[in-house]
Amino acid sequence: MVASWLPVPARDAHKYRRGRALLVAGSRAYPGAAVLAARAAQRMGAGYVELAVPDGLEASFAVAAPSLVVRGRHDWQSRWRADGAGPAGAPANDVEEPPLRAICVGPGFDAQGDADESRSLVLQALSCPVPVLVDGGGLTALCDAEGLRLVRRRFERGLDTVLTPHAGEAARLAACVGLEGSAAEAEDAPDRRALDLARAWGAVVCLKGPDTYVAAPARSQEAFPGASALPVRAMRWGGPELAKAGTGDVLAGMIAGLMAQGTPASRAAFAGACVHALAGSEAARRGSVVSVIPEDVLDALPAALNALLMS
Ligand SMILES: NC(=O)C1=CN([C@@H]2O[C@H](COP(=O)(O)OP(=O)(O)OC[C@H]3O[C@@H](n4cnc5c(N)ncnc54)[C@H](OP(=O)(O)O)[C@@H]3O)[C@@H](O)[C@H]2O)[C@@H](O)CC1
Ligand SMILES: Nc1ncnc2c1ncn2[C@@H]1O[C@H](COP(=O)(O)OP(=O)(O)O)[C@@H](O)[C@H]1O
Repeated sequence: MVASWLPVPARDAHKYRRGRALLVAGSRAYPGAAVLAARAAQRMGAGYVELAVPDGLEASFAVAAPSLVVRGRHDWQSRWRADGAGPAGAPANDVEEPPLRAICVGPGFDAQGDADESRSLVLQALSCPVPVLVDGGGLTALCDAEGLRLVRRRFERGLDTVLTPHAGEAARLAACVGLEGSAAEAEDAPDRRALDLARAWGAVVCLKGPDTYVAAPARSQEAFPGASALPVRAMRWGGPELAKAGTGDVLAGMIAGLMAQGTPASRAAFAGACVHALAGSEAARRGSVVSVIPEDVLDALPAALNALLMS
């Protein structure tokens, strides 16, 4: 079933038809996360991947990853209309520019060091009427009343939002919506915790860990055809080779890359997690479970995709 959720390019595809994704990622503290996420979006098939990075660092990113379209944050922000598209705002796409299909915001944000900038970038991304994924430091920046209000409002408007917390970030998201229960309880029933978070935030929640749980808010129940009554699915593939800093940034870019190609949010999150885990296993097979680094996961991604598509 997961294989059927993966987009395959049409014979007459061109780069824009294969989906334009924007990654607002990286900081002076954590620049590498931005490249990992953007590379992953490309590898999952997105045809045109843009990266909005801290001003002044554009050239370094462009050299590190020449096929990415790199812009400074200031340039990106100035392209947004302050009005004209209703209270939520919209990106000021020029006439000749194809529409954005998905935004990934937050991998590599320094939510403590650059708290104000991180928050403003996350809120700005959420005001855009396209699927938005929030990850990493972006999740920490999201956790206040205004962030919650914006995500819920997107849900009411039928706009997909995906949140990809690890256990620590999930605890922050839970505290923000006043979810009861200790960390231990959350650990005992992670599927329940993912579902509670999804419903409270009005977002698809991909709760990462040794097992990963993808839960959808009620509206998206149909997004897991053939699944159990509750809109939550467990993904138990993969192993400890993935327990290295940066693999979560890869996963965020993968899911955003799928959404940019039109895969609905909950399927993109689940399929992304499956391919991510398979790529980790493939990387471990090529080397060793000990030595895998996130770059190896990116390198193994095409083989993992192929294995799923051929299955
Ligand atoms: N190459 C790069 O540029 C990289 C950049 N990166 C970027 O760095 C930014 C900060 O992200 P971050 O995850 O390092 O820090 P943060 O959000 O403060 O959470 C950490 C605290 O949460 C807790 N915790 C509980 N469970 C946990 C779990 N399962 N996994 C992890 N933590 C868990 C734990 O606290 P404890 O429970 O131990 O008290 C821990 O102290 C973010 O933008 C990210 O994208 C990284 O991706 C690495 C590669
Ligand atoms: N022991 C494990 N077994 C399987 N997958 C794991 C394990 N540890 C971590 N992972 C996966 O690795 C990724 C780590 O993401 P995250 O904690 O956000 O790291 P980072 O922020 O450093 O990129 C997640 O997709 C998680 O599910």
